[in-house]
Order: sequence, then structure tokens, then C-alpha cells
Amino acid sequence: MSQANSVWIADDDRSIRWVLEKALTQAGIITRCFENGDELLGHLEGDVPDAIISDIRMPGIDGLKLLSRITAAHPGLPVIITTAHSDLDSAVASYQGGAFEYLPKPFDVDEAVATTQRALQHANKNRNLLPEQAPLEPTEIIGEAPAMQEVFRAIGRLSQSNITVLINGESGTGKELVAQALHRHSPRATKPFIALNMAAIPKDLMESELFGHEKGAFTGASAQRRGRFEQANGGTLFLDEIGDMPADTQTRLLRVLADGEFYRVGGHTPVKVDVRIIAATHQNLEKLVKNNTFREDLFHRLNVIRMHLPRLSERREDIPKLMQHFFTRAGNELNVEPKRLRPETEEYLCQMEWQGNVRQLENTCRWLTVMAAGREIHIDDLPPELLERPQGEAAPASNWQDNLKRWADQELMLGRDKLLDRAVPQFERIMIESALKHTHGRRRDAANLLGWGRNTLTRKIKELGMGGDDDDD
Ligand SMILES: Nc1ncnc2c1ncn2[C@@H]1O[C@H](COP(=O)(O)OP(=O)(O)OP(=O)(O)O)[C@@H](O)[C@H]1O
Repeated sequence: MSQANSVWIADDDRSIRWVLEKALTQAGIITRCFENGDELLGHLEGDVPDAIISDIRMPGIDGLKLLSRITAAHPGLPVIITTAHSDLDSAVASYQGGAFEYLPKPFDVDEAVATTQRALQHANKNRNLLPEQAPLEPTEIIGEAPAMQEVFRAIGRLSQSNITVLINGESGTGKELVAQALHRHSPRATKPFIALNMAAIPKDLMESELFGHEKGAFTGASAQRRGRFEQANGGTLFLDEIGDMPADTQTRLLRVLADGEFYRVGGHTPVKVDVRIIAATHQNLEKLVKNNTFREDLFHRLNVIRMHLPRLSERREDIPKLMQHFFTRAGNELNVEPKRLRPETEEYLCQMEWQGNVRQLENTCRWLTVMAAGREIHIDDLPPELLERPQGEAAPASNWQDNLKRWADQELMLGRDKLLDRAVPQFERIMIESALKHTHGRRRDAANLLGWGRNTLTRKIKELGMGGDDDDD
């Protein structure tokens, strides 16, 4: 099979085109230059190179649009984006659009050549891809919030490495999605990505699940079985909820990481593997180490690069886009037109807590796609559990004004009126109850604490139907 060796360059700057062409030709790469993206696109209809280098800003179609057109028409064709604005946004956008790499300008010529060579190697690998190991279906990661951009940047930076990564974040924040992206953008992309959730496997089966077993190793082991480590050989093993891994398994895992080999359960021959580990947890591993439930040495092995995924309520600005994305997906899956949110519904959903994070949001969109009658989603269409405060969720005492505001907004959005008629009596009732509790039922003292006269308090108690005899003083 021929080696990938041709690169197309789109840049409106003549000197850049010249420098790149010269350096790449010297490195034995066949180049072709275009002054802008439109010209390059035009030629793509007749011929396809092995890699593309494109500037981000050009007259006509810009580099990012060009990138999305190319990846749509030729998935797997590596595109390197060069940018004079090595700012976050463009880097993130190029990652999201599927750039192979971004080169901030002014770039070092040797670096540009090395990056191009890597892109060509990648193209070679894709060509030689074994049909049995299809690459993962890429799932777009939505995120414009600064913390998510930080995550994209890290994925970009780590894209050529095999380094161990530890991802922290609550359940449903997208840890597995990020682990997949790390894999897809790594030199192991064409090898397996195996995900395993420690919390979901019974303790006694964990070792056999990870390391496999020999025939007869235990009752029920009727045949030899390869474990996840062997399945992931050459690729990535994603260990979710690593904090739930039992102590014995932690010890074995540590040994595999140190030696690159292990024994199947009941086996005597070591099995060699080359596996990249990405671990994730919603727990505070440092705390588990302090409590002696997690091995400190294992923690240090895993904690090489740390990534944090914020709760959805800490990146509310992403909610509208995420919902749009999930509606489109659910619409496609169910073969119906994607639902749309009315502005007040969107506003209402944006201020919710989303304890289950992105997963809960995704499930809600799927539910709405099935259940909502019309194309537009009204607040009334929302599932009942979203219209009430979840059970057991107490309003934080220090921030009652925010909660009150949220309540008022919610009532108004639901089309209710005469809010004060309900809110003021409730407010007074709470104040009176607290004051009376504090004074063990002595009304005179309670009235003082509240700043009312004694008679006012008595009247209010009567009006509010709070009952009880005038018991005191
Ligand atoms: N930023 C995002 N953009 C698009 N989809 C997302 C995003 N984050 C999460 N999702 C989707 O939300 C769901 C939950 O994500 P994922 O399984 O990666 O979370 P997790 O943190 O690994 O959860 P758990 O710890 O409970 O396994 C998945 O269907 C995933 O595709």
C-alpha cells in the first residue's frame, strides 16, 4: 500500500505558503498551495490529499468552516489549523470541528514539518485500519463555558500522548465522553477503547473482569476468558468510579501499571499488555487516601494529569446548546422533527439545579421528544418532577432571596397571578413560627423579636389561622 505523502496548504499569506512548501518539500512531502479555502474546496472534488494545512483567517471561507466541510465530506482526513490568534476560542472551535492539530503562528518550521509528518502517519494508519476495529463513533462534546474550553484545550494538548489521565466530576458530567475524546485524539485511536465501571461490578468478579481467568479457576469458570486489560491491548482502558475499586484489585492494578504484565485469575503465565489508563471518579480521592481506602501509590500513578468536569449548574450557559443537540439527536433517533423550547421554557430550564447533570438533561430531552404534544415545548409540557422542588432538597438558609426570586419567576412563568397573596402570609407564618419556637411560645417576647407590637402578633396569628390558645405571659 502506498504511503500517505501529499499535503495541501491553504493560506492567504504568500510568505507562509512559500516557507511551508519549501520545508515540506525538503522533507520529501508533495505539496500543493491555495490562496484561499474556496479554491482548495473546489479542487477537493476531483482529488483528495493525505493531509491539509489551513490558516484560520482567510478571505472567503474561513479555516474553521473549511474544516467542518472537509470533515463532513472526508472524515478521517487530518486537517492542521494554523492560527495567528493562538487564543482559546479558535483552538476550541478547531478541536470541536475535528482538527488534527493546531499550530499557533508564528510557528517553528521544524515543528510544522513534524506535525505534518504526524498527520501523514495518522492518515497511513487510517488507511491500514483493520475493518474489525472500527473507530469510535465520534460524539460531539458541547461546551462554551470557560471550564469546558479548558477541557477541550487539555484534550488538544494531550492529543499525541499516552499519558494517564484522572478525570474528576459528578455523575453525568461527561467523564466517559471526555475519556473517549482523549482516546480518539491519541496515537491509539484505531485500537480498542474499553470502558468499565467499578461501581457496577460485583466485588468478587472484578479481578476476573479486569484480568480474565483460566478454565477452572473458580466454580463456573468453564472456559478461559480474556479480561478487559487484554481486550484493551494497544488501546485505552477507561476505569470509571475508580474510587470504588476494592483494595486487592488496587494492588493488582498497581502491579500491572508498574510491570505492564499480569496473571489471569488461576493462571501462571504472565500476560503482557500495553494499555493506556484513563480513570474517573466523582469522589475525592485524596480523602480516600487519607482514610486508607485508596492506595496512595496507586493514586500517584493515576494522578499524572488531572481534569475536572464542572457540574452542569456551574455552566448554565451551555444548557441551551446542549438541549438543542439532544433534541436533534432524539428527533433523528425517533424519526420526528426536533422539538423547540419556548423562550420562557428555556429560561426556566436554565435555572434548574440538574442534580443528574448532563445525563438528566439528555433524558429530559428524550422524554419531551416522546411526550410533548406539539413541536414547541411549553412549561406545562415538562415532566412533573421538574416542576417541583426535588424531594429532600432544602433551600439554603443563607440565600433565601435567591430562592424566593426563583419561586416568583417560576410562578410567573406558569402564568399564575396574585403572588403576594400567597407569598406574604407564608413569609409571616415562617417568621412567627420561628420566633415562637425561639421563645418557647412566649408571644410577648416573640413580638419583640419580630419588631411588632403584642397586639399585632395576636391579630396576625388569628388571620393566618395559626390557632392555638393565647397561652402566655
Ligand atoms: N458536553 C457534552 N456534550 C454532549 N453530550 C454530553 C456532554 N456531556 C455529557 N454528555 C452526554 O451525557 C451523558 C452522560 O455522560 P457520561 O456518561 O460521559 O457521564 P459520566 O460523567 O461518565 O457519568 P457517570 O460517572 O455516571 O458514568 C452521555 O450520554 C453523554 O453523551
